Amino acid sequence: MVTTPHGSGEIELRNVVKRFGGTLAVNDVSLTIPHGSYCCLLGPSGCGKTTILRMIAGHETPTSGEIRIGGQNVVGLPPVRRGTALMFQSYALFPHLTVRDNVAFNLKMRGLAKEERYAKVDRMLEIVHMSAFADRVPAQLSGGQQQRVALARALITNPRVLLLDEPLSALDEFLRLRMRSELKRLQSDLGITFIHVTHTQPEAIALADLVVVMNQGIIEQAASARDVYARPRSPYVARFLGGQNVLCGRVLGTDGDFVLLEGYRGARYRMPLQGRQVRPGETAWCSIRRDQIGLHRAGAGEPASENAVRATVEAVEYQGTFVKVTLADASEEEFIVHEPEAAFFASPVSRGDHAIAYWSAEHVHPLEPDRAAGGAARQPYAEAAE
Ligand SMILES: Nc1ncnc2c1ncn2[C@@H]1O[C@H](COP(=O)(O)OP(=O)(O)OP(=O)(O)O)[C@@H](O)[C@H]1O
Repeated sequence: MVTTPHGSGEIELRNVVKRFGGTLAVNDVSLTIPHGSYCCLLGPSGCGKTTILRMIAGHETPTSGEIRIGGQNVVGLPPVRRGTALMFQSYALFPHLTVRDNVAFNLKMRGLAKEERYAKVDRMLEIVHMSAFADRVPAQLSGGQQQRVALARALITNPRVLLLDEPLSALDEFLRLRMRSELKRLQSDLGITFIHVTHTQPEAIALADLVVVMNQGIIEQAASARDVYARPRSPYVARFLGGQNVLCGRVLGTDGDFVLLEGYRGARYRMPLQGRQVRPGETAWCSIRRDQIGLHRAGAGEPASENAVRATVEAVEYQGTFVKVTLADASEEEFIVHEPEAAFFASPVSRGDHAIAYWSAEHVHPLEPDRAAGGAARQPYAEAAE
């Protein structure tokens, strides 16, 4: 660790709105990011992630709402007085300066004497494993090395919050995985708050203590990696995080702790009620993990009356430890089964084969409707519900 950062790096957004002319980029977002946590803002292009990052950094001003860092409202404060540092996607290194001078640049701007500057820079270059490259210029470095320099340059000002905009997107697959673990190591060594913008689900899952899933300027879910993956809040989150099949149906009624739904082509689904109130006729959503679905081969007879659908195999992809079987005609949307390798090869199926997909009601996860207006959750049963 170089020096102790100043103050708490807890970030709090309170009802933050950002408009660019007619575009509502951030729509009434409230969020608390605990001090010292690794937070990933995850979502597709245009959902408002970068705008949130830039507002925290002080490069954009919210149209309304408050941004607090360590309890202090920072709206109106210039970037240098916020205790944040922003690392750009492009790294933005000065091409004519050496690694050492690139990293020292901000300290020079702050008037630190040369000796003190270089002492701090050399310690920082050790932390990012770049001491051996101190006298090179950026053109003499690989993409991963340039990124380490950009990181060192951001961290040298001793921020309480490091803001990273798609930091791994310019790297090839091998380097991306390596730098991913480097970022995690740095964050836990330094103990400061990292906020990392990404549109890549595995990156967010691997890194974050807090994953914030965004859609059209709104937060769909903010929770631990395990929660957003295994317990998505809405159809949008389930689809975006992947690994799930999303089903939708019309509520027929309840049966003890379960809800009965009528779905695609009259299929019956049973899902846990989990304390929620449902009304007959309304549309309800649920998800089932791809690895919690069984597959009966052709000739297996009629599907069971609930949580089983007849389908046709559309594609088979070998994935090493499991086989990904894509089914057609199982539901309104993509329906995928991950079958363990041994089970699949004990009785393989191929494209065009008939099969029955089935699952247990205990593995059905109820979903809330999407928050974003006109979100991904279509309502095919809305008319029937009236
Ligand atoms: N300076 C600007 N002027 C006008 N519109 C803007 C400006 N910056 C962002 N927007 C708009 O605001 C919305 C959110 O943009 P933002 O860059 O925050 O999205 P993002 O989720 O970070 O996307 P990406 O992953 O592509 O960077 C988009 O519709 C974008 O076009």
